[in-house]
This record gives sequence, structure tokens and C-alpha cells, in this order.
Amino acid sequence: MSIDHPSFGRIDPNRVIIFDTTLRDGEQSPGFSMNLAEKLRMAEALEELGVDVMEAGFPVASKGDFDSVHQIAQKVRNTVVCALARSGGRNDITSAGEAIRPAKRGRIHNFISTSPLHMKYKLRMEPETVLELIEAGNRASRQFTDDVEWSAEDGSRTDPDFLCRCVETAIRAGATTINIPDTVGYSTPEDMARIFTDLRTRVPGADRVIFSTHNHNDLGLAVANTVAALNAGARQVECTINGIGERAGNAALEEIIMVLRTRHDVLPYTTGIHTERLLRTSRMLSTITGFDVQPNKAIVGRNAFAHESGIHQDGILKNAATYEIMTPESVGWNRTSLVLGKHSGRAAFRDKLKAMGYENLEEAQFNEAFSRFKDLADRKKVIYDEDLVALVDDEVRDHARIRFVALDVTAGSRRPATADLVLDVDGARREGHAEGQGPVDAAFNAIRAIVAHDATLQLYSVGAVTEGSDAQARTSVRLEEDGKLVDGQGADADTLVSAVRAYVHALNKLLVKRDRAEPAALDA
Ligand SMILES: CC(=O)SCCNC(=O)CCNC(=O)[C@H](O)C(C)(C)COP(=O)(O)OP(=O)(O)OC[C@H]1O[C@@H](n2cnc3c(N)ncnc32)[C@H](O)[C@@H]1OP(=O)(O)O
Ligand SMILES: CC(C)C(=O)C(=O)O
Repeated sequence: MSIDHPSFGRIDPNRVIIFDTTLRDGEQSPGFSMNLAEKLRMAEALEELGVDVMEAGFPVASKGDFDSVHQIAQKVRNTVVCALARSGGRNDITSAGEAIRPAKRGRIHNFISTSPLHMKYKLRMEPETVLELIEAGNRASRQFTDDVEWSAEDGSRTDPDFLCRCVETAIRAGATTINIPDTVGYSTPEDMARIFTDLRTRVPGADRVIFSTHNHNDLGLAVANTVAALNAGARQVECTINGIGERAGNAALEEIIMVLRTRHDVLPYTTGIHTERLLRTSRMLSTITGFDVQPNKAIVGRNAFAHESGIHQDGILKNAATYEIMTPESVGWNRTSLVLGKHSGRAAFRDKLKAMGYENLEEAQFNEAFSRFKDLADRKKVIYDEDLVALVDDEVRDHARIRFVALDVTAGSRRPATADLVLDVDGARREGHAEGQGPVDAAFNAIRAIVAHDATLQLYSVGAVTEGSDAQARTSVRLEEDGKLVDGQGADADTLVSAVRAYVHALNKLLVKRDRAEPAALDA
């Protein structure tokens, strides 16, 4: 059966109205207050995202809240602009009505608690008084707009018979949307199914209104409860971007939308959301509030489409559907991200090198680079592209006759630094020991002990490839021999190993020059 709604006209039975309350309930998260300009930017983004209703604020709360609802009502044209009001508040409904006056389509959302706990201890009202205020609040709201929503605050903990009386009263007094919030996030999906089924079958006039669900996430069930309510006949969902809201937050809009889209086989509902705008809307909210979502947040978290383990990466490269139930592009990401780390395998490593332009590595070079990458990944949390460039460049050395194998250094303030170095020279393992003015000097002297040369050190500089104390060190060394200058670079999580690699790199270049003139064996 389709419903004739004052703001939406005839609504298809499976069309779900997306009611975004980022600017009202979302803003109630401690530390998430937004100023007028920020609210206007968010409102514009929500309109572009395609939400059907945006709850822009609680006008009686402050002049700032009134002004932002009023200005959003002036600006937004394609979305219903809604203002919150207490059903029995002294000036709430007038204030809400004035605030939404400029809206092309405006809604007043009035609410009052209906649970025994809230009525007795918070409102200090008898149930009959609450019923009177429901009646009065909805009639007053209808003076300003035909689009009136009523909420039973703490509805999920309300006596079912009394809830039916409240809803019947609200419908009779002109409410066109009936919202049953799980205000404290206490319910289970089974509770939700029971509540909505009960109301829809028992309350006279239930077939003329839209039922709405508003779930808090105190037990992590907000989205599951929302889906359960839809299956029991609710056709409006209240939610926020990134799931922000009181305490543990509200049901996250992006999660609900992608549940409906991804599991359309069993959830045959439609919405007007442009899913490819989800990520940018989430990012805009994070920028405005200063709170990032956690990396593992569904849909919009940094890791939502990132894969680090080799088996998954291999599967993704063969067919993304093996490990992705929706495409990253469908929610606004550019692409799947294969994150290289200690769990990665050769397939992802090869794919990454290819993407970085290293397509023609010989198998031996590739294997060596992969083994060094694994070694680095064991020591470093995040491997950046720059790390790989440094690592592979270090490996792809023309005519590398000398190769680094191992280094042990002792250093300190009480005795000279010493270095024990192992190099592979022309395929043979060679060991050298040396002292020095410091650990770098000792390490460079150990190179001389293994490979005799007259070159002098002209430059030695070291910097971090990326940030963090576990960043790779990138070292540059310049050697001079017979007027010839050569530069070498090295990179490693260990600064001294990085220095030796740089020196060896430069030395290899010198050998190439020497060999061209006069091939010779390398002896200490
Ligand atoms: C579940 C929700 O998210 S509901 C929305 C919650 N959001 C907010 O509260 C944010 C905005 N709130 C505010 O700015 C203020 O609380 C105001 C302006 C609404 C009220 O401020 P004050 O008059 O100072 O009251 P205060 O906040 O201390 O207490 C709330 C009062 O509202 C009453 N109240 C709560 N809900 C209702 C209601 N639906 N109808 C009538 N009165 C209500 C409470 O019983 C209490 O009344 P009391 O002062 O007589 O005991
Ligand atoms: C005002 C209502 C809808 C609310 O935010 C709640 O009960 O959580």
C-alpha cells in the first residue's frame, strides 16, 4: 500500500525516507558543535548526498540554533528541513515553526518521553498529562506545517499498550510520521520487529502514516535495529553521517545505505542517496568537527577497502569479488588499496612495483627486493611508496660487485666505536673489522678493510624517508678518486646499515669506472 505524504506525495511502498540528524542529534556528541557557516556547508553536502529530510537543529535551544535552522531553511531547496521541539515545551513549537518558515518543505518534529522511567523521574508527569501534551504538541505543529513528526522518546522501553495509545493520539492530532526511538540503545532487533509490528497492526490510522526508526548505538546494534525495523514496516530511518550522536552515537547513514544496496536480494528497499558521495560527505564532517572516523569504520574508514594480507591481496588481484562485497568506487573511494606490510605476499609486491614503474626487474633482483621488503616490514609498521622506491633503487644497482651482507657495531662514550662487517665481494663472503671515531667512521673503515681503495669521502648526509621513529633512513655518500666523483644512496630502517649501503653503492660505481679502464680483482 502506498502512502500520500504532505512533503513527498505518493510514496512507493518500498521507498525508505532517509532522515539525517547529523546537524541535531549528531551535534549533541560532546565536542562536535558546529558554527553557522559549518552547518550551512554540511547542509549543502547533505542535500547533494540526496537525504530526504535533514533535521537542522532544535531552535528553542539557543539563538544560534534558531538562526542555523532558519538559514538552512532559506538555502536548502531539495530536501525537507526539519526542526525539533518538545511536545510540551513552552516556546518550542512556535520557535521551530518560525525557524522553518522560509523552507520550501518544512517539518516540525515534536517529541515527549513515554516510558514509565522517563515520565516518572524526568518529566514528573502522569501518563494522562503526557497524552494531553502529545495532542497539544501535534495540533500546534500543524498550525505551521502539514508535515509533522512525533517521537515517543524512550519509546522502546515503553509499555506496549500505552505506546499504542500515544501513537493513536499523535495520529489523531495530525502527525504524519511516527518515530519510535531506541533512545538509550537498549533494544535488540527482535524487540524492534515486535514494536513496529504491534503498532502497525493495533493502532487505528497506522496505515495513513510513515513509521520511523531512530536507533542509538550503545550496544553496537543501531544499524541492525534499523534494518529490523524496516523489515517490520518502518519506512523512515533516522541516522547520522559517521554515526555521530549522543554517547555511542546514532545509526550510521553510510552503513544503512550500503546494507540496503549490497543486500538488495533480501532487503528490497530503495533510497534517493547518491552513494558515490558518501566518502566525501563523511570526510567533510570529520574536517569540520576535527574527529576522524576509526580506520576500521565500515564504508568510510581508511581500511574499509584496504587489504594487507598476502592471501587476500592475491585474491583481490585475481578477482576483487573474492574479498570485496561492494566496490570502493560505489561509495566514493578511488580504488581498492593493497597495503604492503609484513603479511603481504609476492603477488601484491609485484603488482605494487609494476604500478610504480619497476616492471622489468630480473627474477633474482625481484626476489632480493622482496626478501628485503619482508625484512623491513617486520621492523616497520607502515611501508610507504617512498620506502619501496628507496628499497628497490638500492637493489637495482648496475654491476653490483659488492653487496652488503651484515653489520654489527658497538658505540658509546667510553671506548672507540668498532664495526664488524660482512660483504659479498664478487660472490665471496668477506669479513672486516675496524675501529673509528664513531660508529659511521668505524663502519666505513671496515669497508676499507675489506675492499682497499683510495677514494676519499666528500659528503655524508642522512635523512628520514618518511615520518616516525621507525622511518627508514636514507643516506647519501659522495666519494672522490682521481678527480672522479660518484654518489651513492642507501636506505634502511637502521641508520648505520643505510650508511654502509650508500657507501657500497658509491664504491660499486667507482669500480664500474675503474673496470672500464682496467679490470682488476678486489683485494684488501
Ligand atoms: C533524546 C534527545 O535527544 S532529546 C533532545 C536533547 N537535546 C537537547 O537537550 C539539546 C538542547 N537543549 C537545551 O538547550 C535545553 O535543554 C532546553 C532549552 C531545551 C531546555 O533548557 P532548560 O529550560 O534550562 O531545561 P533543562 O535543560 O535544565 O531541563 C529540561 C526540561 O525540559 C523538560 N522536558 C524534557 N522533554 C520535554 C518534553 N518533551 N515536553 C516538555 N518538557 C520536557 C524536562 O522535564 C525539564 O523540565 P524541568 O526544568 O521542569 O525539570
Ligand atoms: C528526540 C528523539 C528522536 C531522540 O533523539 C531520541 O529519542 O534519541
